[in-house]
Amino acid sequence: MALNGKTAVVTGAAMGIGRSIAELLLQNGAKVAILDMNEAAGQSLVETLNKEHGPDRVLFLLCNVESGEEIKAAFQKTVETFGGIDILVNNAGIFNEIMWEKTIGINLAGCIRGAYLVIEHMNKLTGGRGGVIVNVASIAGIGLLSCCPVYTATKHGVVGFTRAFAAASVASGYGIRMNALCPGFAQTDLFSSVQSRLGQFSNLAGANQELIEKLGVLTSAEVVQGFLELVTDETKNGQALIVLPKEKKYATFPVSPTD
Ligand SMILES: NC(=O)C1=CN([C@@H]2O[C@H](COP(=O)(O)OP(=O)(O)OC[C@H]3O[C@@H](n4cnc5c(N)ncnc54)[C@H](O)[C@@H]3O)[C@@H](O)[C@H]2O)C=CC1
Ligand SMILES: CCCCCC(=O)/C=C/C=C\C/C=C\C/C=C\CCCC(=O)O
Repeated sequence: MALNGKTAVVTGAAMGIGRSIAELLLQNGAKVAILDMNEAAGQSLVETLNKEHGPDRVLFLLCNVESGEEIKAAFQKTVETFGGIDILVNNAGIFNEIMWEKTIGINLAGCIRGAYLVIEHMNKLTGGRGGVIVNVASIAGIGLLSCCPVYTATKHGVVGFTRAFAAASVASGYGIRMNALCPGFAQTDLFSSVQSRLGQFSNLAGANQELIEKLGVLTSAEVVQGFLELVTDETKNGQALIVLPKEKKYATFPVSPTD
């Protein structure tokens, strides 16, 4: 899939990894709707991007991914403005083991909500032109972070949802691919605020620090290396791309738990 002229929606794109994804899509010729609940950061980013890429290629929409109604309205506005949706990036996420139900509602349910609501705009069976969804998971969706069982559970959930949805879409003829991006630690606001949001297992902060030192920390720009392949390569479906400071690789899973 060539990106030039395509329309992408990126959730949680006012800052951090989502912002880097939005910028990369714009640099490659796509039109981008930035959805975020931080209005000030979102509006300010759009002003910057308008200057860099011209006034008609980027749109900010205030949207909390905890609300199906807000996501639905944002998708509708994107379709009215740009004529369709080809790419959805479910990136919005938080780290908060204290408010763990909210963490599930944004990281996992927010991703499912976005995917299920974009189907009506992409599904080839109902007149759509197909598309691709990328879910921003984490390597905590492949391995485990003992200091944050709930965050780990949400990211494992996102990877499992990605693999099952991809298979379901093929079996149903929807023409929608779905892949997961699984970065290691990245220097963003989420990463900087982890210490105060550990909750139940804050006693394990030291072990987490050791892992950070062992794995290293990515910049947002480094995280999105490899992202384009998940979007443009039509053979990639149900894949989880691991991104670490020194390597990028696709996760492998057992063919069957009973093998
Ligand atoms: N920073 C890291 O070390 C890693 C982050 N990730 C994942 O990457 C994604 C982005 O994280 P970062 O850029 O680090 O975070 P960030 O905190 O820098 O940015 C998150 C953005 O999402 C928005 N957001 C939060 N809740 C929202 C909601 N309910 N509705 C709409 N927008 C919302 C925020 O306003 C913000 O603009 C998350 O899913 C996170 O779990 C994955 C691996 C590593
Ligand atoms: C606690 C900060 C969370 C920041 C957000 C995030 O998703 C970062 C995750 C980064 C890495 C840790 C996740 C899982 C660890 C899995 C495997 C580690 C392998 C360790 C090894 O010995 O090789």
